Amino acid sequence: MASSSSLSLSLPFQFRFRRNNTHTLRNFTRVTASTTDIPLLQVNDLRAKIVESNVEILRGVNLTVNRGEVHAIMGKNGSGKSTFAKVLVGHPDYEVTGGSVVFKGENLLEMEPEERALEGLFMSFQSPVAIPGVSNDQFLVMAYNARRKKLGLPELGPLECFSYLMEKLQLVNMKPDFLNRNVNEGFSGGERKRNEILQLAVLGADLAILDEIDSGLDVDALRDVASAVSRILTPENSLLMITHYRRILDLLKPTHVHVMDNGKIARTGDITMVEAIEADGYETVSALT
Ligand SMILES: Nc1ncnc2c1ncn2[C@@H]1O[C@H](COP(=O)(O)OP(=O)(O)OP(=O)(O)O)[C@@H](O)[C@H]1O
Repeated sequence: MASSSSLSLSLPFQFRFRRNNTHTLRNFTRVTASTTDIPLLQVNDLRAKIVESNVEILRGVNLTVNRGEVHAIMGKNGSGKSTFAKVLVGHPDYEVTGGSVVFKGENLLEMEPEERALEGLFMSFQSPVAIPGVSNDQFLVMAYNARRKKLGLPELGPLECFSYLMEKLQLVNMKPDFLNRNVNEGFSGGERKRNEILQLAVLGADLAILDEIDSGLDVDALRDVASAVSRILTPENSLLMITHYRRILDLLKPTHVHVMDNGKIARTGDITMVEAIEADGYETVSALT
């Protein structure tokens, strides 16, 4: 069993809850006219550098995400896509040097990483980390109940939690054994990706950021992951996915496709822009106005 301090260290980036779609978490939704009338996420001229080296990576990102939208960010290797996602969740490797990010009407940049998660920002990382000594079910139950506690709801007992987790396991087509195994320990690359979506399904999110969730997935796993994500999506939450591949876009049908280049969103279009990217490459597409 991990100590509480080692567990809490991993929590800010693992703890990403928020209300949801099909189960009790539906009660967490407090959508009002005022929250639906404003963008879910509004990023203006966001600039950020790497703390250690002072190198600026984000050079003025602008992005608006409304509830119910599915956004895809594509772009050359090293263009800043993952950095953007990590800055949004408050990763300590980066320092924001300019611009603003408003999430659900609040200044996201003033929140600690864990608060961002509690507010409903979920991120799955390209390479999800293992948490030795903590089983998947312990982790999920703790996170789920912490979320309920934050919202003033009673904790679920073991039996209720078990049936809730089983329902979510089925959604991502994972075997119950995965609940007893330590978080991501010994998981294959594809199993880690599925496990990320299991966390999303259990915890819910207003905005889910999936960084290359499709990389390393076989065709069946990709279909399972896309199917689970599409069932988690509702008109009241949103998805921001980073990908290099068209196949997940065909399954999740983004409403907006962005090309990131040199730390900025250089171009925005719809799914048809992907054909131009495949035919002409990022540089040509980024240069078009
Ligand atoms: N913590 C860090 N330390 C050093 N360099 C970093 C760090 N984070 C990002 N970078 C650098 O910033 C640039 C952007 O990286 P980032 O991971 O955001 O790119 P990306 O667009 O997601 O690329 P890919 O498509 O290859 O995943 C790269 O040159 C990368 O090496």
